[in-house]
Amino acid sequence: MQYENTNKEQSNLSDVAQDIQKFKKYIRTEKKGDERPKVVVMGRSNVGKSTFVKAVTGENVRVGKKPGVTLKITEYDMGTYLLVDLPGFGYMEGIEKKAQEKIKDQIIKYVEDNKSTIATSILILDAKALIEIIDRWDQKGEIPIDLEMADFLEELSLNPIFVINKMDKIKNSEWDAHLDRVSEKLGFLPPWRQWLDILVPAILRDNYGIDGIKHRINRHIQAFKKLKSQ
Ligand SMILES: Nc1nc2c(ncn2[C@@H]2O[C@H](COP(=O)(O)OP(=O)(O)OP(=O)(O)O)[C@@H](O)[C@H]2O)c(=O)[nH]1
Ligand SMILES: [Mg+2]
Repeated sequence: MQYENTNKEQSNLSDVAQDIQKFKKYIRTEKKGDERPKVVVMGRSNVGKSTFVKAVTGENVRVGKKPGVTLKITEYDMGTYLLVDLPGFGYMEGIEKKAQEKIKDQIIKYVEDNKSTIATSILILDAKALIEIIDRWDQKGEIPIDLEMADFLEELSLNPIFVINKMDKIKNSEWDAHLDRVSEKLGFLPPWRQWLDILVPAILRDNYGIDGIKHRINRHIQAFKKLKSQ
């Protein structure tokens, strides 16, 4: 029996190594000397990060139904800034749990390493799943990864903009109440409309909310440049 266990462990380990290798192979590091401000796009797998990047850049970014589509860090040249599409945190289809943890570590490392050039961060959240996940984790007495990410970005003073995506899953008549709940879960006292600078409801698939996010990004870029030139 001992033999079987060892064997299983070994095969698991090699799966993890392969997943990490796959991820490493794709990583594109920043060009040396490019000091332009960065805007990082973060969020759990499948929340719509690439949908957002695709809409903003007009590039043919791959989006997909399964979590774990984006496995590389890609920087898009937006002229005055670089928009960075990151892999998702948490569950990814076909990727071992240990490899998911490694990917999360790499994302955190990327953000920490680049923190002095990041003008703002976009944290995309799934409007409906967020509340369900938080309630489930609360019962277990644990902090869900979305809130962990929100805290991380705030602690590093990366001026997060929270995009509450997939609002098409919420009935129109319930938008305000739902956004108040999201706001409260994120630690912002409702009503959510007090926080319009940082909370943006969106249906990224239909381009709803994109202009508002772009506007906020530009404001952050201007403020960042002003700060750096002082
Ligand atoms: N219902 C709904 N679906 C959306 C919306 N935005 C994106 N999606 C869908 O969500 C799925 C995931 O989108 P992606 O943009 O690939 O998500 P991602 O966060 O980049 O995912 P990973 O790369 O796997 O981390 C796709 O099927 C999208 O079409 C939205 O506003 N509403
Ligand atoms: Mg993606």
